[in-house]
Amino acid sequence: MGRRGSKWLAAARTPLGACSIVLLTLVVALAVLAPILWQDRAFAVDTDAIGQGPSGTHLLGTDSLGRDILFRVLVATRLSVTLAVLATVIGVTVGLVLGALPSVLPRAAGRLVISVVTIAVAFPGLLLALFFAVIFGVGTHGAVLAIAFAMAPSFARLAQTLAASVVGRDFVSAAKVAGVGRIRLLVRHVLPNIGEPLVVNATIGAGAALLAFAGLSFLGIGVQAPDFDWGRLLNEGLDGIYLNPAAALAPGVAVVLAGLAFNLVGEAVAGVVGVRTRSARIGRRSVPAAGTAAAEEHGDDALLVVENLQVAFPRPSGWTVPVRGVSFTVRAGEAVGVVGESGSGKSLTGLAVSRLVETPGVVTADRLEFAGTPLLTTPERELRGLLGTSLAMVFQDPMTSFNPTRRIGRQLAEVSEQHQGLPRRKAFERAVGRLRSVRIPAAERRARQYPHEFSGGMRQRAMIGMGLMGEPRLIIADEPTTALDVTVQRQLLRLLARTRTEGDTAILLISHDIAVVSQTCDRMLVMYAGRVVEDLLTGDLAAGPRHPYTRALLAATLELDTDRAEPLTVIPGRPPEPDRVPAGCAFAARCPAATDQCLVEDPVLESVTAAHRVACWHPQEDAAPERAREAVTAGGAE
Ligand SMILES: Nc1ncnc2c1ncn2[C@@H]1O[C@H](COP(=O)(O)OP(=O)(O)OP(=O)(O)O)[C@@H](O)[C@H]1O
Repeated sequence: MGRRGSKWLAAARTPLGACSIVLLTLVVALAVLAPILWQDRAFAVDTDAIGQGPSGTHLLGTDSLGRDILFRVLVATRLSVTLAVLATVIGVTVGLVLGALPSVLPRAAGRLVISVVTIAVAFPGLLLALFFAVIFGVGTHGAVLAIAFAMAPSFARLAQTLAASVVGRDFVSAAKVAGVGRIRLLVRHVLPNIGEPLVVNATIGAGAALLAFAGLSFLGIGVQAPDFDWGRLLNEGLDGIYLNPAAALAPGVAVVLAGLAFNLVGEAVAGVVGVRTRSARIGRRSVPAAGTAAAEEHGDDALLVVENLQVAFPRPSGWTVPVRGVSFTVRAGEAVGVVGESGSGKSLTGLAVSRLVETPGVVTADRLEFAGTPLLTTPERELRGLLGTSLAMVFQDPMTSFNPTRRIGRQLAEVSEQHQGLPRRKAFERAVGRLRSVRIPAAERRARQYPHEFSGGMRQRAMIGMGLMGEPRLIIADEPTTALDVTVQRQLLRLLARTRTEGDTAILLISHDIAVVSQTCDRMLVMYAGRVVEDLLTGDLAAGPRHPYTRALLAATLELDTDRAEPLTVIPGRPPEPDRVPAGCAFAARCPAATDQCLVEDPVLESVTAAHRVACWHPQEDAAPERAREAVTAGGAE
């Protein structure tokens, strides 16, 4: 607050800030006071002083009825400014509604709104204003509506663009997983985060509205006699411009100064707040076949069943398929890790399970079931309750995981208000309890703080606390420790492990760090180029993984511990891009054991023992090197 306050103060001291404050104060003061002080003089007809030039009695001369032009210009401030502000408020509101509609409406209707807005934005504002002025009729009301509707499309576009940038952030995804409905999502999470730039642009828009209003009145389709605004005075003054130029110049100068006041204030506010002037839906569409994986046997206690999962995105040249037929099962209370290099499709697999893959992404699977419910065919409304209480997501970046404009406690409480129907107070108490259970000190006080007042590690723990507001049966944690230092990392992993044992909660831990996964999970899925290439118990790591890629990953984790005199073990080459996956085994180009067969035939994930599957033509038989075993077994999480 202090820092923010001093920022405003510093901005007010700049030439731009000072000018804008002086001008705006002048305009507002005139709008309030001028009609009270000079109404009579502005309307006083003097037939003895018709069409006079500037004089001691009439500083800017008189009009065709002998009325004092200076007082008329001053008194007109109120009507001119009020109408411009009114038009702006209506325009911004309509724009916001149009901008927000696409995220609330069904997809086809949303696209229609976006197209209409895009077409409307292409027309010049004044042309639209004239068009609407004809529709709404001549007069003040018509002009206000005309200008408002002419402004609306550009605000709609701005709101759509800003909302799209917020919708992609983790806290919105977290709220979606928590089952928050679309309208609430919009009002609570999206709008508060796009408020500042909208206000800045609205202020600047008010300046433009003022100018547009003067234009309409000048053309005779705005304010009608006996009322008058600056545009109307300009029109009247123009008749006698050769006799008394001040009669036309004065209202013109007033429009410029007031317009400047709005624009400068907008610019100054933009300088302080730093402004530079779709919902998840999984459809079944045909995507190119990308191979299959051997179906698994699923026990009765299977909580999450994934069979031949594919995630595809359209590209101008065809489909790119970053997840190409992934199959696995997570049993109740089991901790499963997903490891692999960057881009191997780990996060997309997690997002597909929680139904957070954004359009135009397409998710397909032979089976994708959570707690016995098919995730692809059950309507979103029905799923919301199940996912909201039984599934929790913990994202990588603890800064973007919470809505910065809302207190932590309230964000946690929202889950219980939504799903358990708890009253506000009770939900808040539960939130405090959950914060306590994830070891947030002084939980009661902390619950009333904003996310920026928490440390990174505390935010991650609070995120887990948010997941625990329901009764989660599965927590999907996507690189939850990447942004944290080693000590906090350890605490967080311990917390996840404790949560799992206390609540019999299953965990799907996505990480690029094989050591973290081996210390926290029972089982590990190794992903490469959108496929699971090995599925093994972490306990079997010491005995030696079978796939050359898993072995190479394991060896690469040693780099930090190795004797610097020894050459580093790195995996030569890079994984292929999703749209350039070669025929045969995707790892073949980097594999020391590759043969001709690997270059043409893609190996299927097959069981080597009951709890071990591998996709390789030449699975390795020997034990892992001693040092590799040490790396994955040293320092358990508990
Ligand atoms: N919305 C998207 N549109 C197109 N391609 C995408 C999209 N999201 C992800 N991808 C691509 O899918 C591939 C896998 O992405 P994913 O985020 O699942 O990788 P990851 O294994 O989690 O990597 P990291 O560890 O870097 O997060 C990447 O090549 C990525 O570029």
